[in-house]
Amino acid sequence: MISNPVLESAEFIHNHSKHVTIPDDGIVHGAAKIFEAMKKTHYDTSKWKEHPLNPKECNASTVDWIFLVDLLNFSFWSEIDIDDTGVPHPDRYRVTFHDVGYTGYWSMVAAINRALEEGIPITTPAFFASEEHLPDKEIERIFRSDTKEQVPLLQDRIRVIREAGRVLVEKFDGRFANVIAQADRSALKLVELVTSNFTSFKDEAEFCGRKVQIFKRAQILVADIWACFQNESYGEFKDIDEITMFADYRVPQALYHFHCLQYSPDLLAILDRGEMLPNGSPLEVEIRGNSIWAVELIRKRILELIKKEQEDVQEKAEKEGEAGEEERKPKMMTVNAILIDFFIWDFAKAAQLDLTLGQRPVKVHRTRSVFY
Ligand SMILES: Nc1nc2c(c(CN[C@H]3C=C[C@H](O)[C@@H]3O)cn2[C@@H]2O[C@H](COP(=O)(O)O)[C@@H](O)[C@H]2O)c(=O)[nH]1
Repeated sequence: MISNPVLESAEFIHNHSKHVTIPDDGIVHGAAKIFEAMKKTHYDTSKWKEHPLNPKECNASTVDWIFLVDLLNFSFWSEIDIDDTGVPHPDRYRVTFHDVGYTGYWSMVAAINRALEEGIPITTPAFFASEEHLPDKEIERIFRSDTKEQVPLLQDRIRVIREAGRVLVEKFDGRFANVIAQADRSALKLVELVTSNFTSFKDEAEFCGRKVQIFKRAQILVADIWACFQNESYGEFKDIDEITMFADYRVPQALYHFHCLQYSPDLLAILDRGEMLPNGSPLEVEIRGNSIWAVELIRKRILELIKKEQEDVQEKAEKEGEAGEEERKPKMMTVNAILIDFFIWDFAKAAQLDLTLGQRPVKVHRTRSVFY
């Protein structure tokens, strides 16, 4: 059994944090609210395909699509849109696809879908590895903006595209499906294969004298494949529940809103001023590690709520006596850190105005990094 370095790191970070804490009452109330909302919306892996920009077909080329999207799934916050209320500043980086203007994470996905519709095989590793077939200038054109703000970290995006393409061609016969095959249906093994073969996924830091693993993009890559294929085919994993929340800059903002994270006055002042936090700095690691640990505590709390609910149904049925064995077994809802994370992220995007200007306003932390 492979141990999960990310969960161990998150607990270590939590136990050594000075500016970020996790209020117990916040977890109890936050878990109840999130659990109720997930039940009401029947939040499960089928939601993944509902996003207009996510593929509806799930096959080998979808695996390549997900790999490229999660290879580039980092750093979309805008230097121009400092209020970040969710009502985009007109000048912030934006990509229009099928007459809809997308900003943030979805702008990158829209640019990839636009290129595919223009007949550019941008998700094919042998193609995006090659400067001859795909010059840097062409990558720049693919991620062109409707506005004067360019996509953040464009040169880094070009660099990670080349590195990933080259590794896939040289070591995995040009297909990410071959990396999945080597993982033998283990999500943790796949995270380990990705972070050890592709440096841009090796998202770790030095904290209080030891190395800590966060692995945000490697884990969301596995999670998106699992969600798209609904635990079948390329997406079948026997240990998927070992995957943790993805430590980005949007979910911590929502966790603070749910009172599941508490920040020191100094940290709040830094966030309010929009000060940059360097990737790997103690404050940034405390935010990311405690976000992972808070979702772990929420997950455990929700599993307790599910168990309690089942016991109540069981007791009621026994009292009434008429329900047969089948009726008594309530529909078991899958809850893991992935679905809790996806739910919180979707909630954060829908409620962004409230998160930035509501009762407990807090801005996202501003770190430029290829890791998230
Ligand atoms: N923790 C977590 N972080 C996530 C996602 C996603 C997109 N996943 C959805 C897509 C398909 C599935 O349905 C998922 O719901 C993007 N990000 C991160 O957010 C940031 C972008 O924020 P903004 O600038 O506001 O767009 C950036 O760090 C990006 O890496 C997630 O799900 N969880």
